[in-house]
Amino acid sequence: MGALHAGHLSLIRLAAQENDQVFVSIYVNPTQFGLNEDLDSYPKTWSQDITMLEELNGELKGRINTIFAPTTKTMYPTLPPDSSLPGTGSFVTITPLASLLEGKTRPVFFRGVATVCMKLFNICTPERVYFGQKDVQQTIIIKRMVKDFHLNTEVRVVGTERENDGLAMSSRNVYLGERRRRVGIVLYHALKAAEEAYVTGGKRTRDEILAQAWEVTNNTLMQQDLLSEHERVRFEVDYLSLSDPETLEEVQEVDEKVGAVLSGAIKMLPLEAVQEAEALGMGGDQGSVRLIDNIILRPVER
Ligand SMILES: Nc1ncnc2c1ncn2[C@@H]1O[C@H](COP(=O)(O)OP(=O)(O)OP(=O)(O)O)[C@@H](O)[C@H]1O
Ligand SMILES: CC(C)(CO)[C@@H](O)C(=O)[O-]
Ligand code: BAL
Repeated sequence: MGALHAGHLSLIRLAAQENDQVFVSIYVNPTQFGLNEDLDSYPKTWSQDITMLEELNGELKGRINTIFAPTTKTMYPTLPPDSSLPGTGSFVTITPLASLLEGKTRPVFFRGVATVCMKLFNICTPERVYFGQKDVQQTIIIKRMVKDFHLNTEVRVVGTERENDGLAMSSRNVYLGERRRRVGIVLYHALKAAEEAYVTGGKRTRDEILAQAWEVTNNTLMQQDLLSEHERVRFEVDYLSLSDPETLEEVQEVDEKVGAVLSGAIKMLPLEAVQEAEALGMGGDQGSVRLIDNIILRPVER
């Protein structure tokens, strides 16, 4: 969707290692944004994106063959894109996967994603498609779509690129000013604490693993509560989940042979009061920002 960062570039780099020609799509797909989401304000950095791609293409010896940046009329030729429910138009729906986790808060999101990816795959007929681990539910849904619709492509998943402190890179991070950016790392810390309970603590039950994550988010919320409104950051935990890697159904106990997906989403709330000369994000930190992240708990080799 453009507003490129190092996460996107890592997808292109792997694609260039594994293929002779790489086709990059840049399209902010309206049908995956709910009616109250940030379609209109979604960051657009077209000329910077092109500069980044040109530089990368030098490094990749010209393997980027095409940048495909279609108009909405091209992508939705018959009816204008519709983000309402039930909505009118031709849609791809993958149930129940699309209504779990992210889908609970964003009910049209995966319908829009599956629909636009089906269109992109049909237009480009790629041998392989590259998706980021950061959007883990998206990778699982696209794999399911490829399997169930017998699409002739291989889905490749590329690890999450992170900032130095561990925050998952995302185009939406530009909405975070310095204060919310600093506290936004809480989600990664929570997931790491839960991962540690599984990997080094040998814990296997949902309660034992997720309790570690909740402790991190609850402690951070309590610390922030002690601060004044000029200093604090408020956030809400949308979910912390321990789920099956294929169905994304919540699990009570991790099957060591299968592993699990630890994932979470938090909503960073608008700043209540801004300090003089405070470094603010795009939109002045006046809107809520949803952050997601995940860690895969790998099966245990015995
Ligand atoms: N930090 C990251 N590491 C690896 N892949 C990523 C990362 N961020 C995004 N991607 C992948 O890049 C592709 C395009 O993503 P998209 O354009 O939505 O960017 P984004 O930064 O995830 O934006 P958003 O903030 O809207 O989630 C997706 O497959 C996504 O999973
Ligand atoms: C897969 C995708 C390109 C569909 O618009 C989008 O959801 C994204 O960038 O993750
Ligand atoms: N990378 C996911 C795109 C979205 O959140 O709309």
